[in-house]
Amino acid sequence: MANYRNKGGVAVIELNNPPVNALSFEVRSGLMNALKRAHDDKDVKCIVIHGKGKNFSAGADIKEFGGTKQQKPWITDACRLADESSKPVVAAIAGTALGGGLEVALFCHYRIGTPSCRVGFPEVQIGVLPGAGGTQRLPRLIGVKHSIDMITSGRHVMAEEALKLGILDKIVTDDIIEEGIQFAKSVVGIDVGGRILRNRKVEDAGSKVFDDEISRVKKKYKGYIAPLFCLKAIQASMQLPYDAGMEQELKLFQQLVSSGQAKAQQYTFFAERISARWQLPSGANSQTASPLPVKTAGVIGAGTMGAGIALCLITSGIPTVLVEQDQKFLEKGVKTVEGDLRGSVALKKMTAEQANKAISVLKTSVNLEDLHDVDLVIEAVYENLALKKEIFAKLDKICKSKTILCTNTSSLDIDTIAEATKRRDKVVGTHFFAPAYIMKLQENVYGKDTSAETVATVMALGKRIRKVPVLVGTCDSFVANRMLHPYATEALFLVEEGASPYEVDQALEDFGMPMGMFRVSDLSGLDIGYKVRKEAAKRRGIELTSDTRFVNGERVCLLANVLVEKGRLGIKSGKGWYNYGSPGKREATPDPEVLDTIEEYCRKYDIKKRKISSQEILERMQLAMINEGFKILEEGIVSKPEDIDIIWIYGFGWPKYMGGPMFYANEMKLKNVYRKIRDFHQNYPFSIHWTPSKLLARLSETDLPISKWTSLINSNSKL
Ligand SMILES: CCCCCCCCCCCCC[C@H](O)CC(=O)SCCNC(=O)CCNC(=O)[C@H](O)C(C)(C)COP(=O)(O)OP(=O)(O)OC[C@H]1O[C@@H](n2cnc3c(N)ncnc32)[C@H](O)[C@@H]1OP(=O)(O)O
Ligand SMILES: NC(=O)c1ccc[n+]([C@@H]2O[C@H](COP(=O)([O-])OP(=O)(O)OC[C@H]3O[C@@H](n4cnc5c(N)ncnc54)[C@H](O)[C@@H]3O)[C@@H](O)[C@H]2O)c1
Repeated sequence: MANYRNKGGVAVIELNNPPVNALSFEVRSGLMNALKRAHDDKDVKCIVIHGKGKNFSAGADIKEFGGTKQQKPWITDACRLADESSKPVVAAIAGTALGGGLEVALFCHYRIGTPSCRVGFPEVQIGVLPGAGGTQRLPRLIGVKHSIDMITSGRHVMAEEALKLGILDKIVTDDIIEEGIQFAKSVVGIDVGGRILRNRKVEDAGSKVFDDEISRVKKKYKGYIAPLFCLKAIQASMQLPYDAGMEQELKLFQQLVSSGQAKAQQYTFFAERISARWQLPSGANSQTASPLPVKTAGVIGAGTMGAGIALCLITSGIPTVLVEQDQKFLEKGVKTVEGDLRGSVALKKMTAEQANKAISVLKTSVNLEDLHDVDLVIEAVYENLALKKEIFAKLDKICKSKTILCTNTSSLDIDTIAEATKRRDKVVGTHFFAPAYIMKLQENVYGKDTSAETVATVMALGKRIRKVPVLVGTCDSFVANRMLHPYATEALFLVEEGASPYEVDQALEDFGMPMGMFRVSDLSGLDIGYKVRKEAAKRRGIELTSDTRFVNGERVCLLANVLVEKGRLGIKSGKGWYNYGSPGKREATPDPEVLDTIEEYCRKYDIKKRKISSQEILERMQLAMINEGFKILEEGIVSKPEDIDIIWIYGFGWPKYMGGPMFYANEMKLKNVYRKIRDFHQNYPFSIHWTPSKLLARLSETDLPISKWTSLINSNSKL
């Protein structure tokens, strides 16, 4: 709703729908009525609109887009009177004015804001466009070029920049409502005509600008349709009179809002928030547990991951001690940190001043004792259980009793590592993804004794360092890599059976993955997987050779080992599944030598090759991984499907416009997913990953949407 009061001739209208004042039906109706009341009241000389609490408004209520139609009045109907009023209307912005919230403000004649306020049109991120005049009014205020930037990126613009652009008329430092009232009073009597945006003309930026922007947007936001629709709408502001432009914007909005991409992106928006609400098997949860303060941190190991993790901490202002085993490794790690900071400055992702500030909070050491006073330590040494246990036992003695001890292990058992200490409640996995400074996912892994306070601390830390933290239970390889295993295994089987690695990658990239499986393997280094496979086999008393085709009755494909043994380690050696010309180069070209190697391998084992369609490639890789996802849910390793989707989106770049693998399965209908998995199980009986998940079988008998799966899991703990 919207509250109304008359304060000495100033109508003060409050958008009231905390926490973010989303423009629900009640708020739109309330705003419309309040503006009418202010318009009709002869005592009212000017009008101020503000938001209740910390925010002006986060825009349309996204939940309403899920229905079949949005009830009138729409934002445009609600705001028409602001536009037409001869009494000055002022938007007083604190917190955020986003999407429809900014559109409301653009219907006002003036906009003032606090120094910390933010404005923006983030609609592209939820698969739509500003549909209440944003694409027609913003170009009339700040021009086409800046409007394209803001609307196609969805970025938030801070107060200072908003003032420079002309979106804000003034930045005010006192109470925003009082400032709004004073500002409104000061403009009474000044003709508002020139302030009404619909009356302004958009400068003709020419059609070339749009041709160039289409190419840029197609490249930068590959696969996303909303940014392209935004460009069409902005172009209409230039080509059409205001009313016709508004009609065109609405038409484009309606097409987008009913698209599959919008549905998936909006699911992702809420999934991220659902996933942030964690729960432990004990019942302790994000509502009941409080994090411990993390004022200082330590990182052990300055290799690929440790250097990146330290970078995340120091760029978030957390003083960090980086510890290595010797000076040589330490210097190498510090060089990486400094190089990455320089790179970020060069790419204008931060200023030189910010980079200097970050480096100033980094301390280095070759002595674990220097971690005695930190609040939290993240260990990122080699993936070796004995070494990790040794380090945790030492840390337990060195660190304060409250210090939380985290491990970045990608596969080892958290409980076994915790056993090396006398503070098992304070041991937790914080699994970052490479490159740690770039990838957003932080897969936090709790062990059987990890306390809720410890979990709350690492979840809060994740948010603070701008990651997306997701909580999972401990199991072999945790969630992300456990699901990756059947996905990658199927890719290799497909290659054995006749698809080329390049066809596999093409199918995945056409689907929207940022990189195909084989390109990713080359990037990580084929030797890493080689070592992991050899060591895992050794632990199980098995000797792997490139001739191994079955392990304990299960089909395996060790083609990657064959490549490693030929010196093809990936990007680092200049060749892997692809040819890169020389070591370290990134441009991947298909390599006939690899195809010959595959031919030879298939001949050796008498494997009949066949033509494999891109549909089969996608189905086999994705369904194998989705089936594993249901097993993970069934075992309670994660508590909700949204966790898995967020892991894939932020850990592996699954396209948001496809909503994550579990959402994708939901869209395919679970009865179809289950039927296909059963068929694959029949056709490929030697692959344990095709054994259908019992939870999937149960869910496929129901018609429950993804939002209701958890209720079935909870009500049927014995599946
Ligand atoms: C259906 C057929 C239609 C037919 C056509 C009809 C035409 C009608 C014309 C409509 C025109 C609409 C035009 C308008 O341009 C469209 C929009 O405005 S879309 C919305 C754009 N805004 C956003 O995308 C902002 C989203 N929010 C955020 O980015 C963040 O929430 C924030 C505002 C930066 C605040 O961040 P935080 O402080 O971290 O808080 P949370 O994110 O945790 O949020 C708190 C709480 O609020 C919920 N929430 C936030 N924003 C919205 C929202 N816009 N709608 C609904 N709910 C919102 C969020 O989910 C949290 O709740 P929880 O999930 O935890 O319960
Ligand atoms: N590389 C990845 O893609 C990736 C992704 C996620 C998780 N991980 C995990 O992160 C951890 C580190 O992996 P990485 O790839 O960064 O390894 P790395 O080999 O690049 O770095 C490990 C570093 O640890 C240092 N180190 C070894 N023993 C030490 C000790 N006693 N004291 C201090 N430093 C010591 C080494 O000198 C080395 O610099 C592993 O557990 C790995 O499984 C790796």
